[in-house]
Parts: sequence; C-alpha cells; structure tokens
Amino acid sequence: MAHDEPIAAIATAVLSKRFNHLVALDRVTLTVAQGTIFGLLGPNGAGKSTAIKILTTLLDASDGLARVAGFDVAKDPVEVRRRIGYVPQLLSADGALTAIENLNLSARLYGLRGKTRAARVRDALAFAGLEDLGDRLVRTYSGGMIRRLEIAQATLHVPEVLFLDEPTIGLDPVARRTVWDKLLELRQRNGMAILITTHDMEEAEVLCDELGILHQGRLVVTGKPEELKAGVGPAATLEDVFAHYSGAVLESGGNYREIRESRSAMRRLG
Ligand SMILES: Nc1ncnc2c1ncn2[C@@H]1O[C@H](COP(=O)(O)OP(=O)(O)OP(=O)(O)O)[C@@H](O)[C@H]1O
Repeated sequence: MAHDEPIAAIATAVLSKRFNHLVALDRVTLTVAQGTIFGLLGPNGAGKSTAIKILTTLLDASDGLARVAGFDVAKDPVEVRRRIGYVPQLLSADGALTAIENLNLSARLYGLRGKTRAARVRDALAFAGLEDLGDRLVRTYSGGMIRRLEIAQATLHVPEVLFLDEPTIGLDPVARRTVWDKLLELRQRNGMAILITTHDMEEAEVLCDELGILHQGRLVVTGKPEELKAGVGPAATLEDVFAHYSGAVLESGGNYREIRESRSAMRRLG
C-alpha cells in the first residue's frame, strides 16, 4: 500500500461476531473511504446493528479486525471514540431537558470547554434549525426535530466518521428529507464519512454513495446503487437488488416492529 494513500474511514477484515451458537456477523470485509455515505442494508437480524456496535466500540468482535479513522477498535477504543459520532436506533435525546441542555451535556461528555463549547453549542443549534426553540423541553418537539438535535449532539466534536442506526425510521417524508439534507451538509462541510443502516430503499438510493447488503451475517454485495441495479438486470430497482441478494421482500415503509419500537420511545419522551 502506498504511504500517501488516505486512511480509510472504516476498514474491516473477516470481522465476525458470535452470540453463543448464533453467527451474527460472518467474516465481513469492508472498506469505506473518507467522505462516503455508506448504506448498510439487510433484512431483520442480518447483523446491521451488531456491525455498528462493533465499529463504535460498544461490542467486542469474536474474530477479525476493524479499524475506524485509522485506529483499531479493539486495541485503541478511546482513539476511535474521539473520532466518531453515533446516533443509536432508539431516541437518545433527553425529553426532560431543553435542546440547549442536551447539547451542553454532550459537549461536556466530549470534553469541550469554555468559549469553544459555547460556540459549538450555538452552531449545533443553528445546524439543527432549532435556534428559536433551544429553551423548550425536547419532549415538546416533533420526531424530526428530535432527530436533527440528536445528529447535532453526535457531531458537536466534529467526528471523522458518523454512525446512524435507522436515522429516519418513523419520520414523515418532509422530516426524512430534512435529515438527509443535514447528513449531506455534514459530508460536504467536513468531509465526514457516514455509515447508516436502513430498510428504506429511497433513502439508500437518494442519500447513499455506496451500499452493502448483509444477509445472515454475510456481506453479500457492495457497490454504488447504479452498479448494483445494473448487476441484477436492465430495469432492476433497488427493491429487486435487495430481494435478489437477501431473498427478502420489504414491506412498504420498512419494518413494522421497529417502527412500533421507535414510536413507543417517542411516546416515552412525550
Ligand atoms: N446481545 C445479543 N445476544 C444474542 N443474540 C443477539 C444479540 N444481539 C443481536 N443478536 C442476534 O444477532 C443477530 C443479528 O442482530 P442485529 O440486531 O445485528 O440485526 P439487524 O440487522 O440490526 O436487525 P434489525 O434490522 O432487526 O435491527 C440476530 O439474530 C439477533 O437476534
């Protein structure tokens, strides 16, 4: 490998995870370049969340290697954590606090202080489009506003790689599009690499530069949306690609169990 080759945002080699006898991730080898928005697709139980948890240092792999922003997740987890942001599947903002309080809390956790902290919180509030609502309790926000706040919280320290687990599940089409715009803005402004999991084929097509399909823990294909479609057939849609590689057909709107879970989390906040 040439010395001046840029460090990959994410690089895994034969990464595996077993839960007792269940193989949740099976020898996954993947590279995501800096500045790429990568969409990880796959039916329920395919291993998407497990992959994100290993890459964000929340879970140990059973075998194989994973490097994020150039650091080994097993050997240098603290260095990895400094360089990543993570928006989990269930809501993470605190509904009993205001947006400004939530942002200040995250900023403290990232070790930001004084004027830098105040400036970052101000910028983050503007980024989330919540300047006029920063003093309101988050439980009064819509789902889209909460998601924008969570993305702002997860990027206060300007990470090199941002992970989002089903970022737009349960959002209406307008709110969903606003979240896409925010992610595109982060990529454009900071060259951030972004890895999302999704069941939403429109999201995969419109937002993602590259896709990977996980099926029973195995990464069965990766490529740009256009390449994947062309590989399946002349008039193939991404739904066809998904069905071809995973044998699964998506119900419209994605997975219902998850939508129910995210809605019940929103109810808890409200
Ligand atoms: N802590 C755990 N203990 C045992 N099994 C687990 C654990 N976490 C995940 N699994 C199993 O590992 C497999 C992969 O789960 P994972 O949550 O990564 O899938 P996913 O692709 O994210 O699915 P979904 O789309 O439903 O979120 C599933 O069979 C799941 O039941």
